[in-house]
Amino acid sequence: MVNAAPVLFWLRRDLRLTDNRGLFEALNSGHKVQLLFIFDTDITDELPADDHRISLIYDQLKLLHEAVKPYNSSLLVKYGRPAEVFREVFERLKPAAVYTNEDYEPYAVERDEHIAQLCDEYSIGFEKFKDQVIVHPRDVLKKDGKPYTVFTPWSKKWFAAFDAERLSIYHSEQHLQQLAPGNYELPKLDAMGFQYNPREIQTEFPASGLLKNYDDQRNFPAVPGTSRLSAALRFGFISIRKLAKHAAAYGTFLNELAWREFYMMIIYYFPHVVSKSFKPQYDNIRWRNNEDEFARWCQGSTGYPIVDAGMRELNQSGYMHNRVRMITASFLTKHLLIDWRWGEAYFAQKLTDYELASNNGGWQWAAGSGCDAAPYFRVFNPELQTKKFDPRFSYIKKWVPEYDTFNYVKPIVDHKFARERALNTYKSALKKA
Ligand SMILES: Cc1cc2nc3c(=O)[nH]c(=O)nc-3n(C[C@H](O)[C@H](O)[C@H](O)COP(=O)(O)OP(=O)(O)OC[C@H]3O[C@@H](n4cnc5c(N)ncnc54)[C@H](O)[C@@H]3O)c2cc1C
Repeated sequence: MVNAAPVLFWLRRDLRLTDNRGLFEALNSGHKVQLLFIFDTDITDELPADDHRISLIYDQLKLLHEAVKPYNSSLLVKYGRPAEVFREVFERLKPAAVYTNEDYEPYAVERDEHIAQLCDEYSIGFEKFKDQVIVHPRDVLKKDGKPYTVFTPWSKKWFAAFDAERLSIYHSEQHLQQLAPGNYELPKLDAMGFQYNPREIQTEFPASGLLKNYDDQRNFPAVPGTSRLSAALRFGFISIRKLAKHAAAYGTFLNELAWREFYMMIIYYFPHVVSKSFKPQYDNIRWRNNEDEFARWCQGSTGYPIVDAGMRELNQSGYMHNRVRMITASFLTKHLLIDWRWGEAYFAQKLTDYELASNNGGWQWAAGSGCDAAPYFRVFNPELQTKKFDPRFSYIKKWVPEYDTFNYVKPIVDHKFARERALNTYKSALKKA
């Protein structure tokens, strides 16, 4: 028997109909299910009108909207502050409950607490499910019940927790007949103040050849040796369980998925990292924060070809290879002594796969301030990194074709001088602690 009141399924970073845990539970709740997505103005007000991630989300919502039409259903897409949207929707649809998937970012945790209270006020249920991670942050803790802060011991337990149950698939797509009938229209992008600026992302799982060679090739930015699935994972176009099953035989690749979850665990337990160094003594560093130098780094005109190639790849494509993310981040924080928060914010604007936990984790790793970070005295030498990881200059030639001509800018700073300066600055900051 189907209950008259529908339940809402609130889509967030899980924009798919297949193997969606929260959606599966909603569809099996005995109620009809209305899909809801909110362009949350608390987030979108901070973005430019033509932000390509908005268009990426919008295109995916259109696909989902079409996909549910054969079930006489439609997506309800709203624009506004979640609490206000929910009040309006509660009044109109009188739902029995809101179902959704968990999100571990501090903003999302607070927002969800607020929406749960609102649901209480209306005597509406609020149900959350683990979907975007394989192992819940709470499920891997030290013996004393405290969270880990070092990757290796945490990852051992993460791999041990990696069991059939956690990888079981939730066939939400087989229950779509439970969707609520309705024919809402999608609001137009420009009616919400956005401009269409499409961007395609990879959604196909990597072929076995790539996975087999991943360990050897993943560090070479000129080689298509990584999955490029980060944006699809970020927005939940694909299921992490299916991906992990697909790659189950390839430990190095799974290890990278573990890093993704490690940083989500860190941000969940240590939300201060959003604005502060994980290790407080690193907030004593006297950053130079030279604005002209920052502008040159952003544009990709530092005179260090591997750094400039990375920044230009980012600016033009919305992606940067992981090895080069490490090099550019190290260069900004150590060679130029610019606060990691500046670089983090720039990546956040530009990356299609921008994800707070991994971005913050990656930046604090490079700056040395993070939980399990590169030691402060490890200053990447851009020339040596190039010799090792782009020995034929293939990546550099693609993004900085003028690198070996007179037209190329002179290095912004001498490597040896910058290294010494960084070591002295870090040392004196850490001594103070
Ligand atoms: C300074 C810096 C900033 C970063 N910012 C982000 C970000 O905003 N969003 C983001 O998804 N990743 C970020 N990363 C991690 C990593 O660079 C990207 O996940 C990776 O380059 C994406 O390419 P891929 O999908 O081909 O990765 P693959 O090598 O194919 O890896 C598979 C998946 O594992 C995860 N992963 C891989 N490496 C890492 C890592 N070091 N940390 C966390 N997860 C990882 C990603 O979800 C990735 O899609 C950052 C790294 C650094 C050093």
